[in-house]
Amino acid sequence: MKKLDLLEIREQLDGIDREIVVLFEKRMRLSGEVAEFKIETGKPVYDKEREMQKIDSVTGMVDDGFMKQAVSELFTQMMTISRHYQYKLMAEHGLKGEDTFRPVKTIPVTDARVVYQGVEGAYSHAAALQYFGSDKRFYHVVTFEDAMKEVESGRADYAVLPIENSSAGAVIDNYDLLMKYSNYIVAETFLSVDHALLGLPDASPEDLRTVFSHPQALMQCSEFLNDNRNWKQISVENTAAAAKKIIEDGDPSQAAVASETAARLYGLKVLKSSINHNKSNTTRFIILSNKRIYREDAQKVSISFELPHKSGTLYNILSNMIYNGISMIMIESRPIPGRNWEYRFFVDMEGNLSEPSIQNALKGILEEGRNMRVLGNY
Ligand SMILES: O=C(O)C(=O)C[C@]1(C(=O)O)C=C[C@@H](O)C=C1
Repeated sequence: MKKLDLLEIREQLDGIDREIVVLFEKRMRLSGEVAEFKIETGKPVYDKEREMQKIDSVTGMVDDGFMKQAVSELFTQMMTISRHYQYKLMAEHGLKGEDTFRPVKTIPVTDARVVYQGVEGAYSHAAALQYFGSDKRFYHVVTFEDAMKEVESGRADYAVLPIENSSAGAVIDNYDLLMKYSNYIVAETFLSVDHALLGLPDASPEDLRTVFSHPQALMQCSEFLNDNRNWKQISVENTAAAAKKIIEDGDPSQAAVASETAARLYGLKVLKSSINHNKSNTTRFIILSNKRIYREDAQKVSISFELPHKSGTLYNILSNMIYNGISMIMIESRPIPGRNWEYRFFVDMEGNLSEPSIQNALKGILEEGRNMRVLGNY
């Protein structure tokens, strides 16, 4: 192709693009008029039926398979942008997506009753002490679910639950519990976790046959433990329970993976310090309350939603964040019980519930996804 031809074609493209922009602007103005109608009548922004008809009709105008796909993508994008514009107009009219959370200056902790899972000396206990300080009323329960029940019923003001570890990833059971109970995340605290190998005062590493701990702790120390293949690894409900078991059983062939605090608490010997392979091993704990409150200066919004098992649905939902300039910091998916191959997504994004961009994004996700819940702003 000659240089001159290229310039000519580009000139023609420029002319077409100018026309597209003019038409696009006209289309967006009409979309704004639809928004006014929807504000007056209370109709939702997202009209799935209408969008499907639109895609059918515009793809019907072209013959080629590639062009059908291209036209479908183009109009899906245009209608997505059109919806975001409508959400923006609605927010300006004061129709907010999520306004049932109450902002507070600080999370009230005076006389707080705080529940954690496990026993004294467990990492959850350490996280609770780290966040609340030692002068609060702490108590412990056997399972994470028990802790959720204590908060939902109001017997405890707050629960402290691990949600993510920097080397082993999400604590998935607790994501499922967030769905099952009406508790909200009001804060988080990061605990640096350093595991030790603990045995009876007269134990020595050569005699060890069995190691007990929480499955996450065993995973976090897998490089060290797998170098000692003759040790049987057994999971128990938490690291401090493992330490307690060693002292109660009195068997020098048994060891626990737990904190050095647990060693002091239960009178065990540290056979080896810091056996976790990731030396900056950190666990993120969430603080839960049954009140829908958030700190005025909160910076992270956690939500969950479900999507139909269809191509492009996650892409479209996430566009609610992209078009509102919101940065997503975490995404996890969990199977929906009883609905094979359908998933619930957990997303953390930067922002505060009082910001219009967050309100727009939430309104879009609420309308376009299924069962959206705001889990907290902290
Ligand atoms: O027809 C509507 O109800 C509109 O709001 C317009 C429009 C579009 O841009 O075409 C936008 C959002 C709806 O989901 C469907 C279509």
